Amino acid sequence: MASRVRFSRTIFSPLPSASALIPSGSLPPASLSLPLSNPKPYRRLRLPFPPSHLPPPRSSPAGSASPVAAMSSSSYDKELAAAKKAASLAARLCQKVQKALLTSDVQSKADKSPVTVADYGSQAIVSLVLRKELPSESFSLVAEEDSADLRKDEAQETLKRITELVNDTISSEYSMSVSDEDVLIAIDSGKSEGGPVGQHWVLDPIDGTKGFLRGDQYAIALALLDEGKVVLGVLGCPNLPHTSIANLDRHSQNKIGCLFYAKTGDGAYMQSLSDPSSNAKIHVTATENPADASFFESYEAAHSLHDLSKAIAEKLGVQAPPVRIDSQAKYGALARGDGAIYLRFPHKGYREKIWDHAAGCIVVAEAGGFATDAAGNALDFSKGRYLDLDTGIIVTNKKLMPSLLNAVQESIKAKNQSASHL
Ligand SMILES: Nc1ncnc2c1ncn2[C@@H]1O[C@H](COP(=O)(O)O)[C@@H](OP(=O)(O)O)[C@H]1O
Ligand SMILES: [Mg+2]
Repeated sequence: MASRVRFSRTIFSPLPSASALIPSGSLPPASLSLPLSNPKPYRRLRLPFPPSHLPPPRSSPAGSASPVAAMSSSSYDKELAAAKKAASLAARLCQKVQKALLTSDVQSKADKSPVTVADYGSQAIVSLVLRKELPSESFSLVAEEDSADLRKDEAQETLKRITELVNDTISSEYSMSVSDEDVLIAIDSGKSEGGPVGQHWVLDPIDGTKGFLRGDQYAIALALLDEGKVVLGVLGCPNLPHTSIANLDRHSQNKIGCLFYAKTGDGAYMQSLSDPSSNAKIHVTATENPADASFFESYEAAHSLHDLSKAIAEKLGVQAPPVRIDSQAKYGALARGDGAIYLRFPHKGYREKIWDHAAGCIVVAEAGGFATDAAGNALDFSKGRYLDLDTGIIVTNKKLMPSLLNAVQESIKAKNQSASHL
């Protein structure tokens, strides 16, 4: 029996259930919009977004050694500060929407995954805040959403609602206001292809959209690539309890809302989303014995082969049932030692995107863990928007990795053999 980690129904303020959602494509009645705070006398913001192309990324001098390896510990300080601010504000927007989750917030993308006002709003906020905080940098953003659906006539009410939400959220930090067009341009700044040269921000504005709609876990995941390597990452996890989810019953009244962050060579940290002064260094568990380990996997069976994870856990000698939660909150929870292993085996043919793992990977790595594919290769974020992987992703501490890798490879072999006998 899997242990399903579901927090919001008990410790979240009243939330309409996902089953109350009306069919996609419906538009929000204006009267259902979230209430906005009193507008300030805004200065109109003119953003330096080129609508149809991005400035060329900075590249390193030809022949120079890896810029990442050569960085001092103060490198990326201002980028990390900007990323934390961007993810925190985006999390605030998402929290507002999740609390007031309206049927009309659901749209449908061509791939049928639910996309919400919050996905678009979160992406717009991160893009706007990064540009505002790092104005002199060239800007490249690889992000999940684009504005194509929002530009359609039938989406204009939704777009207005997103713009209102964005303005309402950023007004706590900035005296500026953005227009619908600014929002569309900010969203579309995420069309970069990434790659091995220069710096690229990598964003999943709401990772775990299905969890978000269910009222469960989701994350705002933002990372920075420099010359193909992840150099910093931030994970906003608005519904994750401050203390371990391994002891959920004891802590069910606990506060929620965590911001994980890490920068290369500096360790990993967690702070409360609502109290930035509360930060603490985090570490993966030191568990060496699989019998003491527990493992995370996707809540959605469509995202990961639960049968294969079960076989691997049995082979390894893991006793505990799987902990199923949505999003990169799994990486955050593993980085602070709530569990020791994360197993992800998508169905055949699925291509993992870099924004689903970049921030989580550096948070875990800086906390002393390690993410590889099923063949034991480190994940390569330098190949564009996708990760080219062998079979799946496994994450654990360095002591457990060799035996985990062994159990993974034997279990995959056994699965393939039994499939070939059918
Ligand atoms: N068939 C599939 N197999 C594996 N991952 C999938 C998938 N369909 C969607 N996903 C990815 O799984 C992510 C959620 O991960 P998890 O299962 O850990 O919660 C989704 O992120 P989004 O919710 O941002 O679209 C999406 O990128
Ligand atoms: Mg995602």
